[in-house]
Amino acid sequence: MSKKPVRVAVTGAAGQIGYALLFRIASGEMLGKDQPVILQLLEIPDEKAQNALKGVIMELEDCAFPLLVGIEAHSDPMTAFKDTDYALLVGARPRGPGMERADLLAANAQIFTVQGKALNAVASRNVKVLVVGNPANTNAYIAMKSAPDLPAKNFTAMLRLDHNRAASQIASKTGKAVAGIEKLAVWGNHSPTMYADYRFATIDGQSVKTLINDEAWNRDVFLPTVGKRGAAIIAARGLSSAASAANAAIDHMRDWALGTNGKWVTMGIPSDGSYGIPKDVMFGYPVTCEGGEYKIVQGLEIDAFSQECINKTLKELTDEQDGVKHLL
Ligand SMILES: NC(=O)C1=CN([C@@H]2O[C@H](COP(=O)(O)OP(=O)(O)OC[C@H]3O[C@@H](n4cnc5c(N)ncnc54)[C@H](O)[C@@H]3O)[C@@H](O)[C@H]2O)C=CC1
Ligand SMILES: O=C([O-])CC(=O)C(=O)O
Repeated sequence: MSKKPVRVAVTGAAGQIGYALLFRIASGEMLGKDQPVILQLLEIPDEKAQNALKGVIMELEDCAFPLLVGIEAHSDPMTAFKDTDYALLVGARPRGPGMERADLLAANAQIFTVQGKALNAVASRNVKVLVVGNPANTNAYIAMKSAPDLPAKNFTAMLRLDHNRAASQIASKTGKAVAGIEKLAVWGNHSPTMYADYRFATIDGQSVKTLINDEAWNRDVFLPTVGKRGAAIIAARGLSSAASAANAAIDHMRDWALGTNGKWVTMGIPSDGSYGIPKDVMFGYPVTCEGGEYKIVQGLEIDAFSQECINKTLKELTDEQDGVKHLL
């Protein structure tokens, strides 16, 4: 018997990431090749954006995806999020050259109060929310705080791009295949302060730390390369990363919905106090997923260098949170 369709809302649907994301959701790469989907697409109420959205919808139709059983275009989150089971909040201004993600806070924060309230009012009570729009952690925090009737744990931020970037750098440093990497963690904010931590990681069962055995590379090459990768892409392309961001969004939602079989992945989630992070801070943690729920990997030893990195990224997040207090 075929499964009941689920509703997937995507904001910023006519943007760069939207264009790299929607076709993969519709083909079943996010929720499984047996899961029909209805796309509920939101763009701003602007003629150009709505026209662009129409064009994207025409292309989706022209793919004749067997799993795509409905497509809706919206300009109001109150209709776009109606009964939605999954919400990917991508729509926001991207940064340009010379900007930090925190510079986007003033421009984008308001979007997430409005959308958090709309999710609170009309979405499925089990909606799984992923915030991609930057600054992703704080926008997710705003959306969560604006939706008091939904469980806080349903709101997450995208750290998966940092996780995938870290995995790729480790694979190239060790000369091994990226698929063999397990137990990688990225702590904190989706920003250059994130702490990509390979102390526990293995590749084909061997310790990554032992294989690399180079603390200076970790500190002076690996962490800055992963942390500044977004800026390097903007410098090279003149536009912020889109296909890799869409890919990370697919990975994040797929793993959350379908499980990781014990494998660690990184998600930005509201802290439950684990590892001394104050409750509700939207923080990147290593997690495993099963039965539609994520669980923080517990009991990891935090050494002095790691604690210093975690404190730095936490301070940035609490400063961002302070900066949006007036909106909540
Ligand atoms: N968390 C992460 O790892 C990453 C996050 N990003 C962020 O994702 C966001 C989107 O990036 P792109 O797709 O490249 O930007 P884009 O400018 O190509 O597309 C954004 C789209 O969102 C729409 N939009 C703006 N406000 C909206 C609202 N209130 N409701 C619905 N739609 C709205 C715009 O009209 C536009 O079509 C940016 O904030 C960017 O910084 C990008 C890469 C990685
Ligand atoms: O850097 C940006 O502004 C876009 C982004 O978040 C990333 O590529 O990590």
